[in-house]
Amino acid sequence: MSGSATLPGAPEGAGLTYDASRVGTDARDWLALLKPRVISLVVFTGAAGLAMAPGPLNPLVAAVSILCICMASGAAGAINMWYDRDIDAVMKRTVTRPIPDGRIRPEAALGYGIGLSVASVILMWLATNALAAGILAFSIFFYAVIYTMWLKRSTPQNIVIGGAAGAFPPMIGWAAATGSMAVMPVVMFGIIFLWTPPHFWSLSLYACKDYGRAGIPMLPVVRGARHTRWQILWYTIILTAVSLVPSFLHLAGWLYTGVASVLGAGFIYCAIQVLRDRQDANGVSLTGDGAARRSFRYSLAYLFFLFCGLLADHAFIVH
Ligand code: HEM
Ligand SMILES: CC(C)=CCC/C(C)=C/CC/C(C)=C/COP(=O)(O)OP(=O)(O)O
Repeated sequence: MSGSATLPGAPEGAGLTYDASRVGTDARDWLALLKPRVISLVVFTGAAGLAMAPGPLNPLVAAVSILCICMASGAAGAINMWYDRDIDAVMKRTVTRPIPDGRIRPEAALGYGIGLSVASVILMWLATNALAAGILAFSIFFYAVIYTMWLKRSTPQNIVIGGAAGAFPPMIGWAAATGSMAVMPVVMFGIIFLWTPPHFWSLSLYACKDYGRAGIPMLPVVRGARHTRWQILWYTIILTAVSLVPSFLHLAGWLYTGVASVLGAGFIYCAIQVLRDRQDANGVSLTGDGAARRSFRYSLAYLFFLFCGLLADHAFIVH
């Protein structure tokens, strides 16, 4: 039996046809709604917050906290995919996602996202404390509502502000372990917050046509590629400076200082390569945006290894 549905607000031609006997039956589609590859790094930064916290860590509490961060960020991703189904249907990068491809019904994805959100916050509250559960709930709200429903479609500063959503996990981890807040997790928040613009703008340089077609005011669409390239460099320089704050505050030792300096220098080098890419008069790459792709990939490795450096320093170096 087949059914047909057109998404509310969808661009013309984005009507969906469902095969009712198969829709929602593939577990891989439900997993894809959670943006699992993005979650892996989000959860790692949350786990880093837990591990950096002082005092003995109950392994069960740690495991449940990580599970809750995983559920919450996946849930926020599912709500994001539900809301963005109209624009996902017109972008090459996202058109094969389960909702625009008609493999999962929008309302089922929304129910799934809300259900997982509520379950993650309640479980976090029961297993740890109200502070951790409160920040977790706020992160979901920030990503699903403030970023996705408001900022993403209304301002080119969308990810500068919206990036806060993805920066909370270290604070959530720390709060889950201690029930309180401190300077270290706030600095970790600041690092992810400043990392998000060069991370995303590198991608947006080579996904610019997609965003333009979908009418999303991402920076290269609104201010042009050349301006975006400069912004990537400035944010990367500020990020590198802020990544050294733990060293200046004596919260980290020589190992972290060395790792942060080398990684930061590498990121600045990538940003300079993005700036020097051969471009036309509008700053559009004449070389296929290889430098931007490398910078995006480097951003992922940067955050992972920076936090590895922090953890190793915390574990092995006497401060
Ligand atoms: C508002 C902030 C952010 C925006 C707008 C953003 C945007 C994006 C986009 C558009 C992609 C490509 C995804 C795809 O093609 O499916 C991506 C990939 C990725 N992002 Fe972000 N991101 C943000 C924050 C974060 C944060 C906080 C993390 C982790 C700490 C993160 C980790 C990743 C990872 C691991 C990938 C690669 C996924 C893959 O290999 O498919 N992002 N990001
Ligand atoms: C604990 C908690 C709730 C954390 C939230 C972490 C989180 C999911 C951060 C945002 C990551 C991300 C992929 C943003 C892209 O959204 P987009 O809509 O701009 O990208 P798209 O075009 O690929 O959908």
